[in-house]
This record gives sequence, structure tokens and C-alpha cells, in this order.
Amino acid sequence: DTGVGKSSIVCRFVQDHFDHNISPTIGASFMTKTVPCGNELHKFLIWDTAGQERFHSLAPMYYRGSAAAVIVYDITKQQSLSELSRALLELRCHVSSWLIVAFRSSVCLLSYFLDVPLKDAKEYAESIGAIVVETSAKNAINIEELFQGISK
Ligand SMILES: Nc1nc2c(ncn2[C@@H]2O[C@H](COP(=O)(O)OP(=O)(O)OP(=O)(O)O)[C@@H](O)[C@H]2O)c(=O)[nH]1
Repeated sequence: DTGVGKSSIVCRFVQDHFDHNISPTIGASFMTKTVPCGNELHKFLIWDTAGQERFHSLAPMYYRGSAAAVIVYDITKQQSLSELSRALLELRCHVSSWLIVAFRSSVCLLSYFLDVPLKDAKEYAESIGAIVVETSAKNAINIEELFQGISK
């Protein structure tokens, strides 16, 4: 959904920066970052899609060919947790079958506040073979861990 903090997570990861006045994404934005993982270097090519309703039809263009999907929700809004099922269905409709396998093992559900019990999110994630990482882009909490999780 819009305003749940997708761009802020990418910005913290790639530039180690947080902007309180960050603008909503128009269409999509693209960033890269290379990180060490064991003896290897992993290069992330990250498409940050726009959450606003008017851009929803564009998102599938960016799912294609992806090795992992990160679904972000705001844990102060129970509704945004329910939105996850819709997001997952949409991803499954637009990815090829090999991608669904990668997606199922590597999708991460993120949150940065505390009103939707993390327990609910974790149970839901487990039921779809996903992992949950609770993050704060503002305070730089668990952002590196999230991307390390994807690398692994
Ligand atoms: N307190 C706090 N605010 C955050 C955090 N992450 C993002 N925000 C704020 O939430 C608002 C929306 O953040 P964005 O990163 O633009 O959200 P988005 O999901 O990319 O939104 P769209 O581009 O419209 O899809 C901004 O005002 C951010 O400053 C966080 O970890 N903590």
C-alpha cells in the first residue's frame, strides 16, 4: 500500500539515509547495491514499486524475472495485514512458475510499528513459507538483516 515505507527501506539499505519528507514514488524507482555474503558478492537490483492505487497496474512489469519479493505493510493498520493476501495473489498471477518457487521461499513481510500483533504476521508468513522481519528505516533496525535474509 502507499505510505507503508517501501522507499524508506530501500533508501536506508542503499544510501544509509532516512528522509521524513520523502515523496510518494511515481511509477517505480530502481536502485542497486552490492553486498558481501560469505565468500561471494551479491548484487541487488531493486525495483521499488509505487503503492498509490493509480500505479497498481504497472507493478507486474517489475515482478517479472525477480528472484525475491518483499511485501511491506504498516503494523499499525490491521487492514494492511489483510492486504497481504491480495498482494500475494497478485504476485502469483504475474510471475512464472519458477519464480513462484523462489518467491515462496524468500518473500519477506516487513513492518515498522506495533499494533498488528507480530504473532499474526508470523503465523501468516509461516503458512505461505515466508519470513517476517520487523524493521524501522528511521532507526536503521533490521534493514541489513532483511537483505541478508534474502541473500541467504
Ligand atoms: N517513524 C517512521 N516513519 C517511517 C518509517 N519508514 C517510513 N516512514 C515514513 O512513512 C512515510 C511514507 O514512507 P515511504 O517510504 O515514502 O512509503 P512508500 O511505501 O514508499 O510509499 P509510496 O511510494 O507511495 O508507495 C514517510 O513520511 C516516511 O518518512 C519508519 O521506519 N519509521
